[in-house]
Amino acid sequence: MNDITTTKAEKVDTAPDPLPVAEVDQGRKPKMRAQHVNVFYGEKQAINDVSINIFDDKVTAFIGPSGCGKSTFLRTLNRMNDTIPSARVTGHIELDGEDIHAPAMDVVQLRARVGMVFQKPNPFPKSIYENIAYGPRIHGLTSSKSEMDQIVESSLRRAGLWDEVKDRLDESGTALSGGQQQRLCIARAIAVDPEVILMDEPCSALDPIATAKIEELIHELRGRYAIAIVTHNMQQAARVSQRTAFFHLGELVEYGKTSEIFTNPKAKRTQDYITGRYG
Ligand SMILES: Nc1ncnc2c1ncn2[C@@H]1O[C@H](COP(=O)(O)OP(=O)(O)OP(=O)(O)O)[C@@H](O)[C@H]1O
Repeated sequence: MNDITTTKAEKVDTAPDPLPVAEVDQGRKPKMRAQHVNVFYGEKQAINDVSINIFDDKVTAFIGPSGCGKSTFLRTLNRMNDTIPSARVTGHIELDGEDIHAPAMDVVQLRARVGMVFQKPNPFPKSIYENIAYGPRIHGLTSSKSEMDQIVESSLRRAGLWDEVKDRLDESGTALSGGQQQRLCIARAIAVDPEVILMDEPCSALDPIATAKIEELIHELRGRYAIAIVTHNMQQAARVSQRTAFFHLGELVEYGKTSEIFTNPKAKRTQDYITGRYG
């Protein structure tokens, strides 16, 4: 767990150019690389020239005040903004060196490789089993019922839900508690064998106990997947992430090791935000 401590009082007034990689990650091969990304909703620009690299075995938190563009930017990473008619994205984004906007990129495949978990748990109105089996089936990942059973079990185990649901796989996913539903949605994302998991405020609809379980799960999943999480909650960012990106007014102001962002931020805007002066 990282501590949030008060930062130094005096900071330079202007933000430095944010580095696309935290200094400590220089030279590492990123899982995802975003370069000069802009997002517009109609005429309005919501993301302004954001460059950032995201790494395997790290949780990267996107923080910043409401409306700063955290969710919009997260959605660029698996082209979810394509589903919003007024949204237009420019710039370059790669997954393992592949351009995610290339004509040859299959967007359904991309969204399996870069899975997403939303703010409000959104299980399908189907059985717990079917919630998990649906993705592997449409992606042709299994050829037999026993293989599918294995995927369902291993996904639920990895999401920390198996013991709670193994005797009621035929019950509706929507009958679970909110926290269980969110872990079901994480299991559903895991079932198609993703490389990156995007989480958009995954705990904001959950109580503290369910939130603690999801945070624990994020810790366990990080060894296997690159994870990017949007959160309003700075304590949560400090607890779950190793890298933090601070957004303000559509810009990436600062990106670095979580411990440094929270204890010794370089930009005054970051300092003002983490000390609660706005947001
Ligand atoms: N579908 C949309 N159509 C038009 N404008 C949008 C849409 N989604 C977001 N915006 C605008 O884009 C800007 C960034 O919004 P976004 O939701 O990405 O910010 P955020 O930092 O995630 O905010 P919050 O923490 O409140 O969820 C805001 O001004 C918002 O009003």
